[in-house]
Amino acid sequence: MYALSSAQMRALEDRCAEAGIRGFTLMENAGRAAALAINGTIPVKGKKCVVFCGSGNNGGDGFIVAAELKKLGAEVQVILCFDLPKGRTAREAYEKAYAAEVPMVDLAISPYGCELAMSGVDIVVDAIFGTGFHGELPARAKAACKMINSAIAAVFALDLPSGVETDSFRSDADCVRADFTVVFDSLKPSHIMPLTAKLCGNICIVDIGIPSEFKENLTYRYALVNEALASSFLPVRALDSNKHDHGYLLLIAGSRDYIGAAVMASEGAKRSGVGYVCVASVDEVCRMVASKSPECVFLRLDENENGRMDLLSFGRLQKAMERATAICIGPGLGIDDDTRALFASVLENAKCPVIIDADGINILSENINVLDSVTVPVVLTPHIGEMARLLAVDSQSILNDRYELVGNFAKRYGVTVVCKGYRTFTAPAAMGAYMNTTGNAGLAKAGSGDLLSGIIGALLAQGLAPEKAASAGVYYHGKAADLCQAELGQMYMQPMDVAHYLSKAYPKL
Ligand SMILES: NC(=O)C1=CN([C@@H]2O[C@H](COP(=O)(O)OP(=O)(O)OC[C@H]3O[C@@H](n4cnc5c(N)ncnc54)[C@H](O)[C@@H]3O)[C@@H](O)[C@H]2O)[C@@H](O)CC1
Ligand SMILES: [K+]
Repeated sequence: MYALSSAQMRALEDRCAEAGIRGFTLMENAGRAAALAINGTIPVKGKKCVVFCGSGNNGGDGFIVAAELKKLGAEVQVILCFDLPKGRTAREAYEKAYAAEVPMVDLAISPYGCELAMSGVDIVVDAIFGTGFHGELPARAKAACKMINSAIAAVFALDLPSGVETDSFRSDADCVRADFTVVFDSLKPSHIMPLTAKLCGNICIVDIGIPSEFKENLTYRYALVNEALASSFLPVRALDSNKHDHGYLLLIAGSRDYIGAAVMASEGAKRSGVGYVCVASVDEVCRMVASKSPECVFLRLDENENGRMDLLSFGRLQKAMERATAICIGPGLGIDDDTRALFASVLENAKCPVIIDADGINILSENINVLDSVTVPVVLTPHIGEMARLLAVDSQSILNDRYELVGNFAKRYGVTVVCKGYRTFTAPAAMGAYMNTTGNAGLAKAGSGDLLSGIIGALLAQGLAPEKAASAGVYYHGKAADLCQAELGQMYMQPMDVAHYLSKAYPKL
């Protein structure tokens, strides 16, 4: 499922106009569909409903909703938050509500009348601002939003809660907090972005009569990754295939202090369809992985005095690198001069896609410009703290603006970035972004990231494009965690348990 930006929605409206579909027809369709959605949620007959209308087209939708709710037997009043609409389409909608004798009270002229309208209200409809909103709410809209948020009533927002921007994470502090949002035609980015998604409540998408073929050639910016999309990205396993057809993942991971990271990454990888998992690490790590995953093959590297891989043994990696169809580097690697040099050398010599995780990201953040000379596809999997280090900003800035910051970073360096956290977000090097829908707080434990990097590495090794490997990997990792949570609970579950549930998460081929 994809989300459309405000500009794309405007372009669709223009396309409809060119095809002879009037703006008012779309508005009527939107208003009617919204009234039906409201009535389907809470039967409105005999209920007291108040519709807050702005002066733009979202307000226009509100006037139609008011007239329709009245037809359905509700006791409806409109609160005019601004002047009467100036645009022709919304004006026509206002006239329709006026002709239907919906009582209207003006917030500026009669605040007391508005309070009276709100007393004992059952259903509030927010039609102050929709996709046209940006910046901060003007004072009168703030007053209206406060009335809406303090009402003991079900709040239905039309298209978006007023005060929430369409294309960014941003919202005014006094924006409407809706119980339900009736979305017109398509999700917008803010419906799926974590901070603003919370303000929308339950979402109901309604058809407003925009022909679906108008959307076929759109360059989508945001994709909501669901089962249909994620499964469409997965590799196909031919009936007559053999292990060589399913890729060779070289996993460069682990050190004396971080033995488990390689165990979890290899577990994620071997459970995700790849033909070979080759673990390159120090002896103790190889032994531990072998005891848990006898399926893996190993490349034992010398250990330096810190218990990390010794650069001198790098020559032995070269052969495995030649054979690899993807390399995963970073989990449990540790940071010292040897691992720094090893990391640089892998990036320089890789001939296949590389996924960089954990300490790999930390090493990278010491000199991010090395990415400029990398010619193979790269996937980075930072959590918020690592992303902050990569961008040299604080974590709060990432939380506030992760879509723009991460998206720009991905484009600037030509890499795919998986920014991990609630609703993990994948920004490809090219256009677009993938918002994940699975996962839960049971994943907020050491080792979950290692498991994920193994999964994504395995998918990359099977030839998936970086953004597909990343977004499908994130989706199935989260889905496995959701299935695991349902049986084991968030407190108890561990990353290795999650790996076990990949069995139920992946589609049965
Ligand atoms: N795009 C479409 O195809 C359709 C859109 N419709 C409705 O139209 C809405 C968009 O309508 P509009 O573009 O008229 O915009 P809105 O109704 O969301 O906002 C009205 C106007 O407020 C102004 N504004 C924005 N930020 C402001 C701020 N911080 N302070 C003060 N004023 C501010 C803008 O000039 C904007 O045009 C959609 O959300 C939807 O509800 C529907 O009628 C059906 C069809
Ligand atoms: K609204």
